[in-house]
Amino acid sequence: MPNINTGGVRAFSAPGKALLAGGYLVLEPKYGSYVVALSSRMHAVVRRVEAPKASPSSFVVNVRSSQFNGDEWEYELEASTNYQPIQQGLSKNPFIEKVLLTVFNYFQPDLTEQENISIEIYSDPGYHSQAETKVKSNGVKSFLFHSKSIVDVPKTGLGSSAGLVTVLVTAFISCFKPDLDVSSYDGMRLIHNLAQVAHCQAQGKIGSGFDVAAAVYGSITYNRFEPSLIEQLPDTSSSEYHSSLVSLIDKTDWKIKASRVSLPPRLRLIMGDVNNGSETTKLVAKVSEWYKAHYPVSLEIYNTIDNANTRFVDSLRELTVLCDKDTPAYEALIETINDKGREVHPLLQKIITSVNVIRENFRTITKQSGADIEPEVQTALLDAATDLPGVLTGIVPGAGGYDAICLITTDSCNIANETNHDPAFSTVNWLDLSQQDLGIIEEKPNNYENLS
Ligand SMILES: Nc1ncnc2c1ncn2[C@@H]1O[C@H](COP(=O)(O)OP(=O)(O)O)[C@@H](O)[C@H]1O
Ligand SMILES: C[C@@](O)(CCOP(=O)(O)OP(=O)(O)O)CC(=O)O
Repeated sequence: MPNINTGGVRAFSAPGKALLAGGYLVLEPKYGSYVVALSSRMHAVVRRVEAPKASPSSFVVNVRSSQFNGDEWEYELEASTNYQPIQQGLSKNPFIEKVLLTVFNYFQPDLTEQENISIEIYSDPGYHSQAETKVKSNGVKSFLFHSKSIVDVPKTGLGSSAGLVTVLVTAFISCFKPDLDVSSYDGMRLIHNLAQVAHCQAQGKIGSGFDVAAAVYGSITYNRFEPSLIEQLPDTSSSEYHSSLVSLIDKTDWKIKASRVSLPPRLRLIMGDVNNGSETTKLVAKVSEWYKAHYPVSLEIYNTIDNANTRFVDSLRELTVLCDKDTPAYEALIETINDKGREVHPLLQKIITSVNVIRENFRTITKQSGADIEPEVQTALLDAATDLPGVLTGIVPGAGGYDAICLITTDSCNIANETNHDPAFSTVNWLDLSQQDLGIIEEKPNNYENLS
């Protein structure tokens, strides 16, 4: 979509994610994964501010997240210090800082000629706990306003930082490259590469990047880049930083694979929030220890999971093909999910068995590694959920743990009604979310005005 620039103001949004297949394996470039982009989005509205400058060379970026008790971050930047953001005031936000550092070093703008930049962030309800919130709406968009700062509000694990980094990177690119088209291949590639660098720098580690990839490209099958691409960047204060960064962003083949996917028609993704406090880093460390200690059996287990992941993704694709070719047969197949007594179609059986193989092997890793990927409470929840009419299959998303469960259901399944009076589900909070195809999109800035 072309630029929807209203009086110099532009707005963008990027989705949250759930990793349905490929947890842990996706850390290695050779293994594919299946990432679903979610309808919970992070938004940024960016404008130039004509406020008088303290001096011709002073340049200020102000980022507000009013939803979180009026959170606000301000930075001064200078070209002479490689655009190291100087935090004004007490609030720290490493994600905003590293986005500034990365995007400004990439563009090397002449700040004496630039007006200050101001950004307002909005986040959809799915990312955070909804306790103690007030809704503000303008009839087009609604957001929850919290009584606490961002750092004190519990997360649900949909990837708020990847969404934040992606929309912020996009917002700043739009300032220095006004012809940015976020639906173009080149636009997405630039956003993706800059966002991966900034996100890794802010996290102080190089994860697989599937969350940033989904925020940019939407629902995808994804293979990661080699971590060495980012590791080999020189220190950000070095005189070579700009040229190395430009070469990495524009002239290097990252060899990622990101192909758009979509859940088959009439199937939905349901996320159930169970608990907070996932410790992905600790889980990853334990699994990596286990992998080394149990090699080569661990490799066999990974390959078995990978085969099952591929079968899972293939059968979802085959379902979409069947729907296109023979809609009545497809409708009948969907009804067999709603009516658990009926015979299961081989394609559905393929999905169910592949997910069972994935779960079984992650339970083996759970036992041997001490990393609670699918702990017993989650097994009980998933087994109970997959017995319900309308539920095709279910899995612990991402790194697993006690955080959440993910179900694939038919569009007529009302999971909240099904589980309402069942004590087995008393710990589950069903999130109001759906799968989305698109990643980063441009929004109309006036859709964010007059929230009350
Ligand atoms: N709406 C927001 N406004 C400002 N910063 C945010 C927002 N959402 C997330 N962040 C930043 O991202 C951090 C959370 O990132 P992280 O711990 O990686 O969680 P997640 O798994 O949700 O990405 C917050 O502490 C904050 O710095
Ligand atoms: C283990 C992983 O493969 C997947 C983790 O997925 P989550 O969705 O659990 O991630 P966080 O939002 O970072 O906690 C690690 C990775 O791919 O980086």
